[in-house]
Amino acid sequence: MYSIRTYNSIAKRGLDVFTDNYEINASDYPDAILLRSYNLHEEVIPESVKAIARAGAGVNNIPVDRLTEEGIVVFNTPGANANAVKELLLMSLIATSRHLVEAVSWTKSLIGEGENVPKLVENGKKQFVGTEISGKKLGVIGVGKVGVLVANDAHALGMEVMVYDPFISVNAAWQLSRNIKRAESVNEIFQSCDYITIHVPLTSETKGMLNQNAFEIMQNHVHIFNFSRGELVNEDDLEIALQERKIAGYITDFPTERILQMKNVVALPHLGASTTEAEENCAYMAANQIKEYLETGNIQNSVNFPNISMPYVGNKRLSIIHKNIPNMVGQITSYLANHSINIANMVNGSKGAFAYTMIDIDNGIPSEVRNELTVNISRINGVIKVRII
Ligand SMILES: NC(=O)c1ccc[n+]([C@@H]2O[C@H](COP(=O)([O-])OP(=O)(O)OC[C@H]3O[C@@H](n4cnc5c(N)ncnc54)[C@H](O)[C@@H]3O)[C@@H](O)[C@H]2O)c1
Ligand SMILES: O=C(O)CC[C@@H](O)C(=O)O
Repeated sequence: MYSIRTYNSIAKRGLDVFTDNYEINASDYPDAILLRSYNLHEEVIPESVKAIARAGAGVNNIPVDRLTEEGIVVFNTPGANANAVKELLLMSLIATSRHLVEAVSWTKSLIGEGENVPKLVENGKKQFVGTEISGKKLGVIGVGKVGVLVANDAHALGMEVMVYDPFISVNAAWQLSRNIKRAESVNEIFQSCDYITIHVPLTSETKGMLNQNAFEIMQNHVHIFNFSRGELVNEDDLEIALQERKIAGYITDFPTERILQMKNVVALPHLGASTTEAEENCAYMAANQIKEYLETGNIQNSVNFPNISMPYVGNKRLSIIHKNIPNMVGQITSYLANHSINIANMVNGSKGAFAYTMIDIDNGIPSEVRNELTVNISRINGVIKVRII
């Protein structure tokens, strides 16, 4: 029986993946954790945990480095909510250009004006004359799963689009419409765009990426959209840029008390991935990745260990997480050979300082070593976690 702990509201389609051999939130010693935005940084993670899956893209709420040292595999669900974010962004782009939020709220204020409403509407509408996005220039920073969709569809809506991503994947580059211009530096985006949207992960490198230096070189009256993470923007600098009307509007999915008090801010309650489709896609993908890892050792969409799969034929399988240092595989296979354990199949891969090896055992594990096998392999210097599946 495997035990899963969940945080946040996880779509039923994901929870339904865990059938017969699973219990959910029934044990203090879970095998895996499934969550969305819950902050795991302050949480004590039980030793029983082997995997943590984020039903979503960003993993900044998870202490990935610490978990990696402990041999816990962290997954996310690349692309599973990208369309939802793209639609919200495009909606916000148009809504901002047409002053939708202010106009709806003003119109609602006419309640009680009785038969004067139509006349007041016609007289009042001049306050909300907007602009069209067609022909305007959009800068997209970060061309991953969300950014590429935003760039292509904004172009389809008639915008001139420029993108910046020094680490763009081959897949994203293939997906990007050839009409989209690539910036050589992020400053090119800052200097030339009417609208700027940021779709990068929050890391120590990207934190505060939108700051005074960036705001200073932007076009006057630029609109900035942040549907990625609040900390990508320096709040002190943002406040000044908004006060000076350098930035005409800041549209964000990540309000703070201070941001809410700033003028010309439109703040949403982290709604980017809040569609039925995205919630289901993320939960289903995350749950399947956990299940596959627990039951077969195969790793797909991990952010801290290599993605490795080997067909699982039901033989005994050793799943070994270890450091990426010389002679790890040699020591493990020598140990097996010395104990007459025959290897049927094996796979190994690494990611940075860590590595993962799966070994399928041909003819069972001799009874005299069965009990000590995981303990003895764990004792090899550099081995972090061993399981027999
Ligand atoms: N509002 C929401 O509900 C919501 C939903 C999904 C994702 N997000 C956020 O949006 C982020 C992006 O999502 P995604 O699915 O596109 O992720 P992704 O990993 O597919 O894409 C991120 C892209 O950013 C690029 N990048 C990294 N550092 C960069 C830098 N310094 N300059 C330019 N580009 C850089 C990467 O190369 C990558 O292509 C997530 O990390 C998450 O924080 C928010
Ligand atoms: O779970 C959510 O609602 C948000 C997920 C989003 O922030 C992400 O990083 O994918």
